[in-house]
Order: sequence, then C-alpha cells, then structure tokens
Amino acid sequence: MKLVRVAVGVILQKDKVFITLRDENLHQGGKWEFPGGKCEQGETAQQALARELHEETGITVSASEPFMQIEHDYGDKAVRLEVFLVKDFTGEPHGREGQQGQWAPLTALPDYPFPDANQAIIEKLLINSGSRGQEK
Ligand SMILES: Nc1nc2c([nH]c(=O)n2[C@H]2C[C@H](O)[C@@H](COP(=O)(O)OP(=O)(O)OP(=O)(O)O)O2)c(=O)[nH]1
Ligand SMILES: [Mg+2]
Repeated sequence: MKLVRVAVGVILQKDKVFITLRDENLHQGGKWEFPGGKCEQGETAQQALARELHEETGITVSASEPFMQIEHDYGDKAVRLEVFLVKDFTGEPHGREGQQGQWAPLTALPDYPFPDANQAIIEKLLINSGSRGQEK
C-alpha cells in the first residue's frame, strides 16, 4: 500500500499542547489530532508543516524540531507521520477551518481519543515531560 507522508505539529506552550478535532467525514474522523496534513509533491516535511499549521490553525511557525517518525497501517490507509515539536510561533492557534481546538495539558492527552498512530507520540511526550520535571 502507498505510504502517505504526513507532517504533524505538536504545538507546545509550557505544559500544554494545542489539539484539534478531526471532522467526522475525514479519515480517522471524530478523533483529536495534532494539526498537520499531507506533504505535497516536492515539499519537505518541514515546509508542509509550516503550510498546514498556517492553514489549519493560523499560526506562523518560527522554530520546530523533528521529534519522531511513525509508520502506521490503518488497513484502509497507511501513513508515515513526520512529527515535529513546534517550540516557537507567532499568532494564537485556533481552529481556522471551523474545527474545534483547545489547549490540553500534556498529562491529559491520554484522556482524549486520538488515532492509533498517535499513542507512541503521546507516550514519548509524557516521558520527556517527566524527565524535564526531574531536572534541577
Ligand atoms: N494531521 C494529523 N493527521 C494524523 C494524525 N494522526 C494520524 O494518524 N493522522 C492521519 C490521518 C490522515 O489519514 C492523515 C492526515 O491527513 P489530513 O486529513 O490531516 O491531511 P490534510 O490536512 O492534507 O487534508 P486534506 O487536504 O486531504 O483535506 O494522517 C495527527 O495527529 N494529525
Ligand atoms: Mg490536516
């Protein structure tokens, strides 16, 4: 099956992450997501990230770093999520395409329904925040 490249942004502010609700009609609809979308032909993942985050949340990304990559086969579709931490941006993220959006505390992420591929992202975010918390 063709692997669809998707750029995904974990928009961080202190210990909160901005998440949006996927429309019911979309693939994996009705679940929460980290904003992002498919890479266009000839586009790097970081370029796709900046474009998608602007389209979907209105922000302009000024600093992002690769966090992890996940390949997942949903049966009807196989994706490779290229996940970035968005550490600096201008503008206030909102559901610019009419979708619900909210700032969720990192520790509350396990309480939201996300697509299966996201579980690994959430685990790594929680591990990272735990180790940051233990630093002096
Ligand atoms: N954006 C996003 N997509 C995710 C996440 N987790 C996950 O499995 N996906 C999957 C669902 C979709 O199959 C694919 C992303 O597609 P998308 O619908 O966001 O793509 P897009 O923004 O380019 O939308 P469109 O132009 O096709 O309408 O990746 C996630 O956290 N964020
Ligand atoms: Mg999208």
